Amino acid sequence: MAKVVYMSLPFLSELHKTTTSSSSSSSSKPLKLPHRTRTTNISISSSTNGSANRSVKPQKFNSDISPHRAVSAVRLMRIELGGAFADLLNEKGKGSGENEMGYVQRTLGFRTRELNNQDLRLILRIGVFEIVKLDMPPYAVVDENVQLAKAALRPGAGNMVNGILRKLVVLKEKEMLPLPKVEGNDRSQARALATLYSHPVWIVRRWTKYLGQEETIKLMIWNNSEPSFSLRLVPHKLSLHLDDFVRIKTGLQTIIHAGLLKKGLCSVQDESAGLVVSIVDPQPGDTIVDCCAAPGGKTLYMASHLSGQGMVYAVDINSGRLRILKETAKLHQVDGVVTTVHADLRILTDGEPLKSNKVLLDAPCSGLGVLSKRADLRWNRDLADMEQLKNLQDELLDAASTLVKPGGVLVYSTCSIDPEENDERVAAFLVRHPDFHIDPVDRYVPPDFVTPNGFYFSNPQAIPEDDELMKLKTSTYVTLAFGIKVFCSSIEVLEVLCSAD
Ligand SMILES: C[S@@+](CC[C@H](N)C(=O)[O-])C[C@H]1O[C@@H](n2cnc3c(N)ncnc32)[C@H](O)[C@@H]1O
Repeated sequence: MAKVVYMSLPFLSELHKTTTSSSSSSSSKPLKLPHRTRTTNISISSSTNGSANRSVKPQKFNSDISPHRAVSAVRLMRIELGGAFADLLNEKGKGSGENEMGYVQRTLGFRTRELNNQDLRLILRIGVFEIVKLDMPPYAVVDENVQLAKAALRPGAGNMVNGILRKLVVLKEKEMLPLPKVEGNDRSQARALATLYSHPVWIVRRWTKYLGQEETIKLMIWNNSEPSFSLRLVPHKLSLHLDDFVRIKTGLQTIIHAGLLKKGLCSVQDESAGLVVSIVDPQPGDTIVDCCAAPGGKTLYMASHLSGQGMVYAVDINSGRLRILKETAKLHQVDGVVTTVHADLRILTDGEPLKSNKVLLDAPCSGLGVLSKRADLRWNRDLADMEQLKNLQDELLDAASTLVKPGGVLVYSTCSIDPEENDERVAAFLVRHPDFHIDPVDRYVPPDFVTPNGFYFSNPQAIPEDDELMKLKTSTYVTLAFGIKVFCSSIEVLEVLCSAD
């Protein structure tokens, strides 16, 4: 919220002048706005004499004024008149953040102090910014700011806001905004630039002196652009294997409570799952089929590698899990490169399926490699399950193989450490599909993870005590891909890369 409003006051003054100077003409009558049916419930006792000790009445609910507008008004007052730091206004415990509406009530409703013409200017600035910079529907903006001025100040203030903003709307529609011209002596030019780029005149003059006008303008444009932020993480270690993952030992709860997961800035994912994606090796422009995709950990990580070009087709039989994938894709801003397909892979591949160079089958499995994470799983599995799962894995492998273009790859992964779900399934597959062969994964993952037959296998038991990877089991990981992904503990993944000739 550091950039609250970019328009500066001289611009408003010009408008004010044009409005007031023409106020004697009939054209400047209070704006007749398209009228909405509503009930005004404001019950502030109003005073026009500037007296500081007004009667204080609680506000009733006011449906005329959008919360964001009321909040903006109060924030501007706090920043400009109360010396509040704009970037702290969202912090909890500073009397703001969650309590923002409380502030609005106290300031606009209970009137902790007399609102005056300075406040009127702030309300105008909100309106000007919304009309000129945000291109919001002008009449709604005028209407609501008029209501805000009436409620927060006095009924007459509404007329003034109405006149000025209305004039602004007309000028904008005619592309005749009274923008100052950069001409005349140094001081006039600085004043014009200060207005155009919303910086104080003294700063413009100072920078012009040291940097020249061109650089000063660039700097002001930069100052007004959306900033990017860096995060200084809590104590963490960089992943040894993935550039966009970091591990944290503490702070996960904070991240969760801060809402970063919900906002799509973070997601929890195992580093070992990330390495499966490294083997698929998604590149911009790729078309990838993720055969058993939900809830989407790998789909979304692959999608984040596409830089907006290409497509990941995310197939899954479970519509609920697929819905989660779809929503998360939006949150992660990769929904443009993710297409969900609700289907049984075995049926989908009947007929003329979509073919791709990169197909991932992250198969349903016993989960015997992730028992440390799923305490109940060991009690919910029995030997009979293994037989069923093996059959399903064979059927899914057969189905997935029909999606692979000649020369493409089929990546098979599970989170089981059981050879029958891994090596044996691959061996059986190769017997049924002699046109496929094993393509070793050593160019995609560190050597520690490559088995003698070229498979990827992440097995914490095999890692020496002093190796950082041992900590995978108990640590938490964070990646910075499109935001942050958070990873909890490790899984063991057997990975086989097959390629069709
Ligand atoms: C191990 S999970 C996939 C995890 C996912 N790849 C990820 O990284 O988040 C296996 C998925 O296979 C799906 N599945 C099971 N049988 C299927 C079938 N016949 N066709 C398509 N999907 C199936 C399940 O619904 C489940 O979501």
